[in-house]
Amino acid sequence: MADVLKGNIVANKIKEQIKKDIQNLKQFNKIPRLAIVRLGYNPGDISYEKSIIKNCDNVGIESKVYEIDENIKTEELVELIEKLNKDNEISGILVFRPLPKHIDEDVIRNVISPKKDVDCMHPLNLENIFEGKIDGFAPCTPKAAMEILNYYSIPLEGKNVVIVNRSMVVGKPLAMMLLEENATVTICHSRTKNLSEFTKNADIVVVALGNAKFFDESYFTEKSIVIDIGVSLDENGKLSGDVNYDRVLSLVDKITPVPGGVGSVTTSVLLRQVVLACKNM
Ligand SMILES: Nc1nc(=O)c2c([nH]1)NC[C@@H]1CN(c3ccc(C(=O)N[C@@H](CCC(=O)O)C(=O)O)cc3)C=[N+]21
Repeated sequence: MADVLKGNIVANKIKEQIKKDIQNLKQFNKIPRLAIVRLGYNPGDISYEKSIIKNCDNVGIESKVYEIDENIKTEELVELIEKLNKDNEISGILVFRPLPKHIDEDVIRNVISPKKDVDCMHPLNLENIFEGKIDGFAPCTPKAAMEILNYYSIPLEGKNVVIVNRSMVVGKPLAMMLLEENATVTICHSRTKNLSEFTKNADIVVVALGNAKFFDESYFTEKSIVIDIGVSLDENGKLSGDVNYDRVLSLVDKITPVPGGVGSVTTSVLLRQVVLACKNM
């Protein structure tokens, strides 16, 4: 039976520190505030949003959701973000991604103020991640995966890590963070041939496809450490990871569950970065 790497414990530890930091900020009359920009009703976005609102209330961060029609033009979204940039009441801005296809994400990335960029989408902040600098904002999801590996003392130096995701939100920044810890990193994606040969030969497999229960036991061995970043709905409308958890649990060495795994830590990492943004205002 695999060890289950629960995210809740890791998230709680981060939240305790956040509460202390928020108490300190009060002395300077500073309250952290997060603006969440959501276009449409993507299940991953909704799930994340619920978790963010609940946890913000819990630690003392104010949050406000800007629910926007998904047919909005790029220029109109730019206007909204510029307004939020100027608003001194707002410490951090989170724009859910991926954005609808007609929106030019490259324009949006460049508009968001680097000082309020709590999910690290601006090129200036991302560059720090690619340079191996760790003091500023990081993309919350890959940072959460790193927090879990660190909390459970999983060695990374010289280990073979296979990531199945090549996005700028997950795969690419995660690869940079793992390289910083001296792991050997392979990024796989939809065109990779013989995917299971890569995953079976890895010490650690990180998956983020958004394809419920895609990875069954044929992708792993009894030595596999599996980090499941996928969030989607299964055939019964239940929140599910990319891994067929029930079938894989008895085979692998360690695994993160969904829900209760990386997602819960992602939320805490985001809140920590909202507090950081507030401190730096
Ligand atoms: N710019 C951007 N950055 C993201 O990091 C990002 C995004 N856009 N768009 C959507 C996806 C999805 N995502 C989740 C994070 C946490 C939970 C989470 O906390 N889930 C809880 C369960 C909550 C529930 O029960 O619904 C858990 O896994 O335990 C879910 C989903 C971040 N994403």
